[in-house]
Amino acid sequence: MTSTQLAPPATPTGPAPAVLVRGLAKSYGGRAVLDGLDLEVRRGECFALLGPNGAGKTTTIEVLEGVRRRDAGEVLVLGEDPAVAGRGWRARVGVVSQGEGAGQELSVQETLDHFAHYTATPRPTAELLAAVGLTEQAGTRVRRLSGGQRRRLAVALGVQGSPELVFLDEPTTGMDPVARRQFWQLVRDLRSGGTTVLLTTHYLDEAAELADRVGVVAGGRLVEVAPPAELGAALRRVATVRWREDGDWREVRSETPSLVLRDLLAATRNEVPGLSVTRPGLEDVYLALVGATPGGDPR
Ligand SMILES: Nc1ncnc2c1ncn2[C@@H]1O[C@H](COP(=O)(O)OP(=O)(O)OP(=O)(O)O)[C@@H](O)[C@H]1O
Repeated sequence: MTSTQLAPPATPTGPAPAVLVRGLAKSYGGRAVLDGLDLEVRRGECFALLGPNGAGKTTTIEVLEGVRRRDAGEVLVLGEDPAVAGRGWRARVGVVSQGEGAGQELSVQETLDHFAHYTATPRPTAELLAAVGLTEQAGTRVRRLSGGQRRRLAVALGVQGSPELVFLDEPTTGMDPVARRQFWQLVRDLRSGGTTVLLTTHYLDEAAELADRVGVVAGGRLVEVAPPAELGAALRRVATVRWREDGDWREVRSETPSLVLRDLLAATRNEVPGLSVTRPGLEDVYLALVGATPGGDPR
């Protein structure tokens, strides 16, 4: 592993980034998963990592958490190299991983109280229970919780020490739609309280809803970073004009759809059957960025 040589954080434009990664590389059994990944997460932002299964999102997060060794690259998290950072650093970082927690026989409240002993300044258990919507389950044994409720408990444990930075690895997997929205509010509350959030998700609506910026991981690198509405700006410029003509669908892609419409209306002189003008949404852009073919035509 290379030593960390990144310049200390200060930048002329603002505070040091919460996460700074340059050239991160990681292989498993000779197979490269990360191959020169660069990433910067600003203080106070919510950043979402997107990418297909196996793209290396969890590996990246684990390196940043200091629980996975990297092969190469420079990494600073809250100004320190997680591979060598000590307990003081660890207390500033919250982790919500994909794995199941231990202590299945303890109740939810007992679990939170137990882990509070390992936290310098734990948030009050009642406050945490309310924040993650588990107040009614306070006395329930962990093994009796549903999958979504376990995720909420994991989130409560991750933010128990009021960390400056929270890693959330696929936090809402297994949650029902109501729980997901409650969780989104929790993330918004964290962020508005000044916590930096780095999350991975497969839900594009979640990324669009929560993230200030999203980064797409593909081919071992971050292939694009942008606010959700601006991701794939070049792709979004091209609109598709579609209509029916002599019983068949016709389609024209253009950066100037108004001109296409003008010609079409002049030629038809009537209502154009089935006329629509669409631009790619986040899902289309994402699929193009990761090199996948969009699914069947829903129209
Ligand atoms: N400990 C390990 N040993 C060997 N291979 C591993 C190990 N951990 C992960 N991998 C492999 O590395 C690749 C990246 O895995 P990773 O979990 O980082 O991807 P991901 O983007 O988080 O995927 P997902 O979206 O499915 O959670 C996968 O092919 C995975 O099988």
